Amino acid sequence: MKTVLTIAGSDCSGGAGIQADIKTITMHGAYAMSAITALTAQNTTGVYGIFEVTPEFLKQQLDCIFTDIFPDAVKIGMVSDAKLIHTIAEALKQYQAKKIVLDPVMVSTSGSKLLKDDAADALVTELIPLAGLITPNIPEAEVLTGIQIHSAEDMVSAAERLAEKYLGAVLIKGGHGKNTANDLLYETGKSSWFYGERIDNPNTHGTGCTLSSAIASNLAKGYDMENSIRKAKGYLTEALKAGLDLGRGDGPLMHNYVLNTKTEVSEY
Ligand SMILES: Nc1ncnc2c1ncn2[C@@H]1O[C@H](COP(=O)(O)OP(=O)(O)OP(=O)(O)O)[C@@H](O)[C@H]1O
Ligand SMILES: Cc1ncc(COP(=O)(O)O)c(N)n1
Repeated sequence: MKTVLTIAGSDCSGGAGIQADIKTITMHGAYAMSAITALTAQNTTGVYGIFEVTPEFLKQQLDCIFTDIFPDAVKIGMVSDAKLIHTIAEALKQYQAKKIVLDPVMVSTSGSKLLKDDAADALVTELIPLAGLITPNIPEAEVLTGIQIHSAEDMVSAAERLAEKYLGAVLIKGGHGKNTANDLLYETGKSSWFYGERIDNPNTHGTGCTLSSAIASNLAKGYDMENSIRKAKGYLTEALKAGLDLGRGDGPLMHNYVLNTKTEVSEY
């Protein structure tokens, strides 16, 4: 069985973060492990509290994982503090972790800041260079590049700007667009679009977490980058299309929709 580690924050309401990642990895037939960076008190209406672990305790979790069940791929999500970012970067180098997918989580769908102001630099200088793929959404790509994104061409310019300073692949997610859900992959000087059907469903809590952990699961299973993203986007679209409607705000996805439709995950 392939193994995937998620390093992220816990979402007690189950829609994003560690909980979304574990559901996604499990539905992909891989074995999920987690190193928790923070507990969040949140639900579909907002984030009401963040309780970070200490760098020492995060390191202890990473040591336990890497010295016992080595992950075939790693997904990194919310890490709000510079010291925690540093701890993760050192551990990933120490253990020579492979297939690292980094979702540079900055702000939640509900509008709460999930990255401290002084931690953005550490994310850029310490963690992004270790990733094989980074998956910023449009606002995150704007922060990382200083380019305002209003069109598909702007997405390409932003991806090119990121590729000037960073060797890995870049996936700019287009979920924040109005009528489309097209994501742009920029890898070794070449861009490719993943065209997605825009689903009329406001329940998008955890889409970014789900997409990145689905990509990490597919990479762990041996698919190349392009196929890993294509399959992950297929999974995400179906989980959104299933139309789960929980909570009073922007609700979570139906990660286990395959159990209803009896479709095999390997068919995405
Ligand atoms: N309404 C939608 N219909 C179809 N696909 C969508 C929709 N909204 C988002 N997506 C897709 O979901 C994935 C995540 O994109 P998005 O831009 O929402 O990321 P994000 O903002 O990081 O997610 P999160 O909600 O976790 O913060 C992308 O593949 C995007 O195209
Ligand atoms: C622990 C955690 N990680 C990530 C997100 C971002 O997801 P979203 O933008 O869908 O709220 C979140 N809300 N909570």
